[in-house]
Amino acid sequence: MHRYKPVRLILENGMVFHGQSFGAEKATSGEVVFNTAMVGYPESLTDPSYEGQILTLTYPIIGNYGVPAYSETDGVSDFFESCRIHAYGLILQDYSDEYSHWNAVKSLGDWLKEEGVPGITGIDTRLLTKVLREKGSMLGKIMYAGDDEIDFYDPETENLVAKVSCSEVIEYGQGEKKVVLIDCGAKLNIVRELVKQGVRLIRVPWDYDFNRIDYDGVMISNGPGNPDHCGITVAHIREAMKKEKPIFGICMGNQLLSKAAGANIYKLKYGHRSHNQPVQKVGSSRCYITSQNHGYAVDESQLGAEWEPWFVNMNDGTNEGIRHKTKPFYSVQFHPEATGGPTDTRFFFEEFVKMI
Ligand SMILES: NC(=O)CC[C@H](N)C(=O)O
Repeated sequence: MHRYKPVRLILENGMVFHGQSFGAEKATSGEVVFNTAMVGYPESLTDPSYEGQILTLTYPIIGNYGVPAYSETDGVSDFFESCRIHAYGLILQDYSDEYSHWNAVKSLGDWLKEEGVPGITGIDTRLLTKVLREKGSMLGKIMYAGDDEIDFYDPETENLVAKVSCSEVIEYGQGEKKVVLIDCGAKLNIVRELVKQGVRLIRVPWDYDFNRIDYDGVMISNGPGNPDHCGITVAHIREAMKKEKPIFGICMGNQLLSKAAGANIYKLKYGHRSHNQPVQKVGSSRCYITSQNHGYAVDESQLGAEWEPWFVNMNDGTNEGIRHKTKPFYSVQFHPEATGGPTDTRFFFEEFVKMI
């Protein structure tokens, strides 16, 4: 049995949770959010959309299948959603240092230490989650005894997309159809899924003027933080809409396409982060179980007249996607690329590429 150093999670409302440190011993701060998925910590931690956030996993036993080695195929990581951990900290109830999995080479604690990310175990994550559900997502800080006091860091104040997007154009695949991927912090499974469909993918920085590329379709990725920081991307999407070539957006991509379509974005009380979010296709009784990770939502009342809601969340009625009534522009708030989570809506990639 390991002995871990005591560490505290301090919430903005003054609540203090005492736990033990199993990751890097480094004070940090960010927005505290919770995800109710049972598995998928390697994927969630490396999902760039968690930049600036301290992630609480409500499933109690975490770490028991370890962490894979870093490997790549054609320039794309095989098992992670980006090349580093983006979450600023990890909060667990019961960390398993012992692990067993065919693909594991290290423990979750060792990986967090390598990447300089703190991890806390022994927290009453049920209580923490109840507090976040009642009061809404809150800022928090992780501090060790003897640490100098640090300020609460609010990720809202920064353009996190600029921090996590690629800095230059990167190409993948060799197909005839050319798809631009606007990288707002793209999960790599979007790249894998599109390359699998046989397209030539051109991944561009979030603020790149991609309209000068002669493309066949545009994919707008997921990404961290408040979408209102991405005015330049919205302007480029509006420009792209004039060409009438297919545009598809995922999560942040749904928010940016919706902004280009006239809608506003608002912050949800505590967001949707899980692998079992039910979404209904508007105008049908069809429900899909989806993987989600977002804190903001589209206010569809402001959508332009030529647009319509496409999916709706069956838990709280919030918007889960929009589409243009006549042109091939559409987007979803959930994650068809999954990783982690259900792959039920993976067919969207096939349909998007067929449409091009
Ligand atoms: N996964 C995402 O793309 C998240 C989008 C946005 N940052 C939100 O939290 O709503």
